[in-house]
Amino acid sequence: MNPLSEVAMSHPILVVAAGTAVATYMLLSSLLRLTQDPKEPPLVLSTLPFLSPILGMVKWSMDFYVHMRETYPNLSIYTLRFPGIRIYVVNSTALVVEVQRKWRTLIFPPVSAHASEFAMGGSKKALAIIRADMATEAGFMHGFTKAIRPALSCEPALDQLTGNALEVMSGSLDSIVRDGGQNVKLVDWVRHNLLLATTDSVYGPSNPLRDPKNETAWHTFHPTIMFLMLNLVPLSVFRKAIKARDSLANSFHQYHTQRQYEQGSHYIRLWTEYFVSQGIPDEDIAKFHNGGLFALIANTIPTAFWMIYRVFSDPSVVEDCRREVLKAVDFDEKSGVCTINIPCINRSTCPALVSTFQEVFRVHGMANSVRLATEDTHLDGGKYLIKKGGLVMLPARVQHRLHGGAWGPYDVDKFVHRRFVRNMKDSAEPSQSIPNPSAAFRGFGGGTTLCPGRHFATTEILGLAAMLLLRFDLVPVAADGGERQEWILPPTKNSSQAEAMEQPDHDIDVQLRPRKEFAGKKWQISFGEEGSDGHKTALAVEDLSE
Ligand code: HEM
Repeated sequence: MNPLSEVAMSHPILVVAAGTAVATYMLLSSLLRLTQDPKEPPLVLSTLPFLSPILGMVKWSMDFYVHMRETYPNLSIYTLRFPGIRIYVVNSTALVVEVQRKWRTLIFPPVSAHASEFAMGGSKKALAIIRADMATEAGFMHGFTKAIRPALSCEPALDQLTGNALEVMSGSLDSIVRDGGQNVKLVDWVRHNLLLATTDSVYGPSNPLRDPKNETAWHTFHPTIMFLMLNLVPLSVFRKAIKARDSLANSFHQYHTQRQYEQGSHYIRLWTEYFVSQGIPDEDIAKFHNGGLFALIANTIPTAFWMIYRVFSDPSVVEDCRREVLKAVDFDEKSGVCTINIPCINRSTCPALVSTFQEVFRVHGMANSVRLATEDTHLDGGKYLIKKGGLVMLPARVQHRLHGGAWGPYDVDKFVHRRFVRNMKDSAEPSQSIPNPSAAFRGFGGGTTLCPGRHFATTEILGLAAMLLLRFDLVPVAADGGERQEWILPPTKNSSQAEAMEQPDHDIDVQLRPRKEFAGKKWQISFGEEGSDGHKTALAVEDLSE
């Protein structure tokens, strides 16, 4: 008897298992081949049918799509096959633009509806309203962004929204100056202060997030959103987070039914009026406030953190940006009042500051825009077939690391704070050609789902950075507040992929030291003359080409 037969005789279970594995493999390989249309984008990671892409995602996590682009540099789009779903991942910028143009068949609303169901816990009635029409302008989701847009992009509502948030922020800075400085955990400090400033401005005097119980509830619920969206394990696993979510919704229920939003911003009034006008029940409006809160702060907070980190961790960036923001300050000798003119925090007065902000998005942005194909759709002049039911993925990190063209002559793997400066006259560096405005910049997504809150978030974060530059030095310290330390870039590998911005894995200790230059001065914020054009700093190509 040969050795193989001997093993077979002594381990029959092993033989059956191996046979089953081979048969399963052959069956799945054939299934993959037979159900893959030759016109679909090239199939990759098919060694273990339906399993290799999952293993790749687990191994590479948020770097998965960048790794795939580096592995297959010549593919402008490719197919990944998972059990029950295919994902078409776009590498080429031209195809990103085309996918965005085909918004009638490659649609976003199912993604929002999915979040409303699984993460926010919407009722059947509310979900039926949201899902009734997800493809046309008349549908719920398209109507929603249209309804809120005036408050987020037009004057005076937008300036009021940003101005109120910056006033709250300025108040927090005043109290640090009064105390002669403060040692803070920077991530926590940004998280707490930006949450309060943003929500005070949006929700008004009855802001539910002023109650520390609700802030804690948010921080308990928020990290589970991605897992709830995946819907892979029973809800009972997230009992604590669901309890926190529901308790927060209870507070929003009171806010809503007592009509406290009437004292809030124009934005939250439009937001509420829209949900009411569509027949969404009060209990669901309260739940969807949790989703609204996610949109408001989930990305603004880490973006503000990276902006502060990237400005203050490099003395040359501090010097460059501080010189610029000083030009935005009016100082009244008589009253001792310093006024920050927010409309001057723009690309022409503060080019290095705005460029640093844009570079923060390029380097730390990680939006994965997803679209669902509602019918077979062709891309690239019919070259590629996107099958009905497939998902199309537009990963920002892939675009943000493309070599050549979009990002100018600098190394794409480096953070270069002046990368987006158009006029290099003030710079000590040799004049360089600068990146062209490009659809490759996906910090705020693009196309019909371009983030409607981008102007609010941009002005709020640039205003905060300007206030810090003018009033404080930031010095990294040891956890016990002791001796000065080096700035250490926090890793981000635990970032939730539900968010559009990397999140630092750990906090850093920093001392906020009031600057002597403006000791004893009072600070105020100004948006210039009423009726002015208002303040918007354009980053997205859609705004630049307006
Ligand atoms: C730095 C802060 C922010 C970042 C990085 C950010 C990023 C994004 C991105 C990437 C998208 C597109 C999603 C896609 O196409 O798949 C988006 C959509 C959206 N954002 Fe933001 N956002 C920010 C702040 C805000 C704020 C402050 C608000 C609200 C005032 C907001 C409200 C929304 C809404 C409602 C959508 C969905 C648009 C639609 O369904 O068409 N965002 N955001």
